[in-house]
Amino acid sequence: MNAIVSKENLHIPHLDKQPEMLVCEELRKVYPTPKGDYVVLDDLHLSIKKGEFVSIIGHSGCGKSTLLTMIAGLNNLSGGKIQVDQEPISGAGPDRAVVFQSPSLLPWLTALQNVMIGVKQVFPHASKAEKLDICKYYLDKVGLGNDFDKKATSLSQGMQQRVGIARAFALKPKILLLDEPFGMLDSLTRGELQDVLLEIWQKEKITAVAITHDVDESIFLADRVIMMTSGPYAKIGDELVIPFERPRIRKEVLEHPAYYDYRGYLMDFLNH
Ligand SMILES: Nc1ncnc2c1ncn2[C@@H]1O[C@H](COP(=O)(O)OP(=O)(O)OP(=O)(O)O)[C@@H](O)[C@H]1O
Repeated sequence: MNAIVSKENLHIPHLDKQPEMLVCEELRKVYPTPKGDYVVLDDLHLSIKKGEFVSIIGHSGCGKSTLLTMIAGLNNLSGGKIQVDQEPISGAGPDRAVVFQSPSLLPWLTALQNVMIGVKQVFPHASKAEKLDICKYYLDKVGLGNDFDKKATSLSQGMQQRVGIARAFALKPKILLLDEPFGMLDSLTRGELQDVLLEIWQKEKITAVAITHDVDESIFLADRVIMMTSGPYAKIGDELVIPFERPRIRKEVLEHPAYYDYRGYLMDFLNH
């Protein structure tokens, strides 16, 4: 194993003093199927610090989305527990905002109205002007400063996902959960949105967990890449700290002497 990716390097100095924001212990998920119970996750442990950005990679069908939806409170646990900010979760809540691959905006509403729906729920006591400010601030941050009043149907897929990102950040969650958020986008748009996401994340210092199939994306985004074993009975197989400085500039990341060591390590995991 290359020294850069040895287990001794598994701590992240700037997060050392941060508390745990997300803790999953002995997680288990069983789906009943006509052929009997299918154990997707078993005895899965995961702990993520406040302000950390973690990517999760693993083979298709290993249970990544299952894990993410369990953390989101959208999928029941069959065993184990999940704590957010030291409290056990019970169902979904605005402390965990999710960005899915498809943003599923309400087509008859504008970009701003789509963001406003959640903001109204989470900040019911804020004035109308304050709520508008929150929506506009995040839409502006994702590059839609001139598109507040465009109907969702008139937005490109990339623009719709920008709204999805603004909508999630506008809830001011403790944890941002991203399930293949850029999976449906062309590579140029994908790169642009990775930059947008990191820029806002850097500013908000929020804890983030992103599932991705793209090894390069997992490295570019994360402080730590979690590798899941293939199912059934999937768990965390390995992890890799990505110590590149932030804010990250794509060209510098790609030219970093350690980049291909990290990439090779992750590819090796996926290929075995
Ligand atoms: N509701 C369900 N009932 C039965 N089996 C399910 C259900 N949801 C998911 N599965 C199965 O559980 C396994 C894990 O699915 P999941 O979507 O979590 O994997 P994934 O790693 O996110 O896959 P992908 O990378 O392809 O999105 C798969 O074999 C899937 O077919």
